[in-house]
Amino acid sequence: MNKKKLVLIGNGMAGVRAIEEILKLSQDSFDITIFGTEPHPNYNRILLSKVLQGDTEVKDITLNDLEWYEENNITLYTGETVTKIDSEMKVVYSDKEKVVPYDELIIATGSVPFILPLPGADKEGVTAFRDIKDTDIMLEASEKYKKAAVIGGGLLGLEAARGLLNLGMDVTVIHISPTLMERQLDHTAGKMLQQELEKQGMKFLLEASTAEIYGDERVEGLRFKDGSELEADLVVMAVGIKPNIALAGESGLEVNRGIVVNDFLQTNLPNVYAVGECAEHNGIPYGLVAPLYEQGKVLAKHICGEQTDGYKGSVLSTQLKVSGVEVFSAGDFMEGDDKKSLKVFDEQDGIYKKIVLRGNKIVGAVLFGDSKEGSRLFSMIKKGADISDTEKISILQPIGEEAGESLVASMPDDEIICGCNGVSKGAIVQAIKEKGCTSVDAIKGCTSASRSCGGCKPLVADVLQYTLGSDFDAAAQKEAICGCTTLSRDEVVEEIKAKGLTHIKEVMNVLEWESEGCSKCRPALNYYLAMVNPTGYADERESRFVNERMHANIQKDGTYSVVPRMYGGVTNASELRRIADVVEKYEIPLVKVTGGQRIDLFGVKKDDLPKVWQDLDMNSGYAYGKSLRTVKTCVGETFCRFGTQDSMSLGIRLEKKFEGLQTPHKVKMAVSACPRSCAESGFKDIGFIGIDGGWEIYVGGNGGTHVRGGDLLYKVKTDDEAMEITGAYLQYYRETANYLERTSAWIERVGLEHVQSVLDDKNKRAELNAHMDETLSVYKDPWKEIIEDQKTKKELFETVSL
Ligand SMILES: Cc1cc2nc3c(=O)[nH]c(=O)nc-3n(C[C@H](O)[C@H](O)[C@H](O)COP(=O)(O)OP(=O)(O)OC[C@H]3O[C@@H](n4cnc5c(N)ncnc54)[C@H](O)[C@@H]3O)c2cc1C
Ligand SMILES: NC(=O)c1ccc[n+]([C@@H]2O[C@H](COP(=O)([O-])OP(=O)(O)OC[C@H]3O[C@@H](n4cnc5c(N)ncnc54)[C@H](O)[C@@H]3O)[C@@H](O)[C@H]2O)c1
Ligand code: SF4
Ligand code: FES
Repeated sequence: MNKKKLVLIGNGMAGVRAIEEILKLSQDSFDITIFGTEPHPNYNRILLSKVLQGDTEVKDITLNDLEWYEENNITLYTGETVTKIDSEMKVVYSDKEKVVPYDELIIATGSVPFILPLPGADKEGVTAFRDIKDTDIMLEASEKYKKAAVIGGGLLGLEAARGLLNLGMDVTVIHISPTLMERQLDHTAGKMLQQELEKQGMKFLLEASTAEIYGDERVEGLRFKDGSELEADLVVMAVGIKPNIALAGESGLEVNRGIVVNDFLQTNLPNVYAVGECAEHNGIPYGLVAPLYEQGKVLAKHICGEQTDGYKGSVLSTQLKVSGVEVFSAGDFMEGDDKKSLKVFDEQDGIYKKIVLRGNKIVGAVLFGDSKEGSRLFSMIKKGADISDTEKISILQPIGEEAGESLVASMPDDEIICGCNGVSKGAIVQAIKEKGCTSVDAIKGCTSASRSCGGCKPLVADVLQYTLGSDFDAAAQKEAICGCTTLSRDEVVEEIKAKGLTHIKEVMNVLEWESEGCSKCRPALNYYLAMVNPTGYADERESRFVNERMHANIQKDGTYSVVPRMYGGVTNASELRRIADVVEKYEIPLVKVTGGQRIDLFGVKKDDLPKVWQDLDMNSGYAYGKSLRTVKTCVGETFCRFGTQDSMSLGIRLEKKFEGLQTPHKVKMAVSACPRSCAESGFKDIGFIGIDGGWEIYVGGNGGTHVRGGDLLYKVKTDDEAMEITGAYLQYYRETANYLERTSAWIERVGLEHVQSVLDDKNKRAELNAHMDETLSVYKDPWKEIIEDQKTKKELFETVSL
């Protein structure tokens, strides 16, 4: 069969999704060529917010990798822009002088961010937030600079601002309206959102109009129309987007705000379609993926000659992707003459829910503080559900399982459950029936549903409930350790034990990983394997994060920091002398005392690391590791007149025993000899406070991003008891926590009482301590190991000059 030539301009989310839909319908009808200006295969733009917020990495957001293009015989030109369409000759021209003929052409050029035409908008440090390049600019700026200004308090601006806060920047959002996200939220929800974000540390300038961006080459600040100023080293413009129509306009297509298309996504020119943000349907260019995926489906059917009713426009719903804030908005969310609202406002718990009714039909909703019902309300809005038989207020209550199930039952198979990823009910049911998925996270692994904003999770759970019936146990909902598998942490650990798995590749093969592993699962597996088999497992260095591979913390200029172990924060003249000699000999630019009571040497060159360690002749302080970091101590009874216990002695004993212990996340301890707690024992993973006749042991404290006071675990009389409880507690944490779960999160998840009930059992405590001792028996100081291992030293630390 003679294949038709199909060209796609724009290798983004909408265009490639349309191609996927076409391939589903007809694998062999087209010779496909795709042009994309960006130098990457198709990736999930939505997840850039999560990349900036530190929840995922760029390499994990690819939607279609290069193999996918190859497998489907697609010719892909990345980093190449189509500059002209000749619709007479039916060819496209690229900026790299390619001329490619087409029988069918799809334009999916997306949008361009709107850049305010301000004086200074072209200065270094001013960026949009649209693609990987912009994300990299922000990530890099956050390493060097402190003050960020985000212009625009819409979805994009707030997600960018949250990311920059996570990166340690001081962030001010400049917004033109009196309330945030005014395109999605009413006044009440907008104000509640502002308050919540202010609590998270975000600052706001509302009703502020920027007049100028000042600075030399790089931005130094913003000047407003009222003459006031704000200092900024980074400015992010997030003031909306414009459909990218330049190419289409120049090539004779009918354009308005977007490229004008009909219900079949056809433009005014024959065999030329437009889909995605660049297209305008019935006067609307859409800016969210759900409608773009709906368009892609229709386009595919039409181009493949299948029957379709055409695209009829979309009702929109949005969910802000900022952790700790639940905001949902859908449909027509403002009251008006013919629209009345129903509201619930719980000031105490910060929850606000509103539905907007036109007659007996729900046409819109806004949820703040609790958005669990969002996807169900959205489904009702899309259907125009009649609520005359329902007690109105009950619509705002969490609906029970039965209601959820019956809603799902009434959905056709092709109804989209996850708008962000375009996953239908049918695809989820198929994953449950054919791939054995039994949890929301397993479905995420199989279908990508719930992978982006997460708003569809409750509906995915309802589909599970409906499909599995009595086999569905909501309590057994589990989280897959990453997108490469559907297995949870507990299942993986059980399989490692039951099948005697010994290395990462074997785990992946036997447990049928869907890929070669990712930055999330590889370090986790490395930890679980060592935890299960401490004496037999050979650490896979390449699966560790860079700092753990190098046994030093990499700094933003590429040098390293070195922290030698100082047990209990106690040192002596000989150690200090060696440190001083090393600082001089290796010209170390900064020496700093850390919060953990030790000395940090900053600016050490990679090649010098082994030599520095050798000259120091001290053990590694593991300041880089998921392991015991420090045991901070107060001076205690030896010197302090309030002290009732010997804090330094217990601290040194603890640090010597648990030195180098690998744990799911870092562990910090402190020992204070009286309740004044000078070593801040209440905010450590394990903290000891001296009392008359013994010690109080506090656990689960944290002084970092999520501050948490420790819970009293036990009171003990002697140092030996304190050591025994600590060993058992730490081992139980090691055996049951998820990799990268701090003790503060773990104790909240499993419950203090549960941990106490485990440790109350003397035999269990002895068993845990025996496992702990086995683990500690194989510990060797990594610095000393590397100094003696010429091969590793050469591979890791010698810079090869070319
Ligand atoms: C940070 C961020 C977070 C977001 N979060 C959400 C969310 O939570 N939910 C949601 O629904 N939506 C979200 N969006 C919006 C969503 O990403 C877009 O609606 C979607 O990506 C649009 O898809 P598209 O294919 O139309 O355009 P794009 O994904 O922009 O793809 C267009 C591609 O075409 C390329 N191109 C343009 N012109 C040419 C040419 N002449 N030749 C070759 N290539 C060309 C562009 O470089 C681009 O790669 C978010 C957007 C951003 C930036
Ligand atoms: N979670 C999500 O669904 C999500 C996340 C990010 C982006 N997006 C999409 O990406 C696109 C871009 O997002 P966006 O937030 O830039 O667009 P937007 O149009 O939704 O919001 C832009 C905001 O900037 C404000 N603004 C306009 N001019 C301004 C000025 N001079 N000074 C200060 N503020 C000004 C507007 O009042 C508006 O609230 C949208 O289509 C959006 O839907 C969606
Ligand atoms: S915690 Fe108590 S014993 Fe320790 S230094 Fe402070 S006051 Fe003294
Ligand atoms: S709707 Fe956003 S992840 Fe499913």
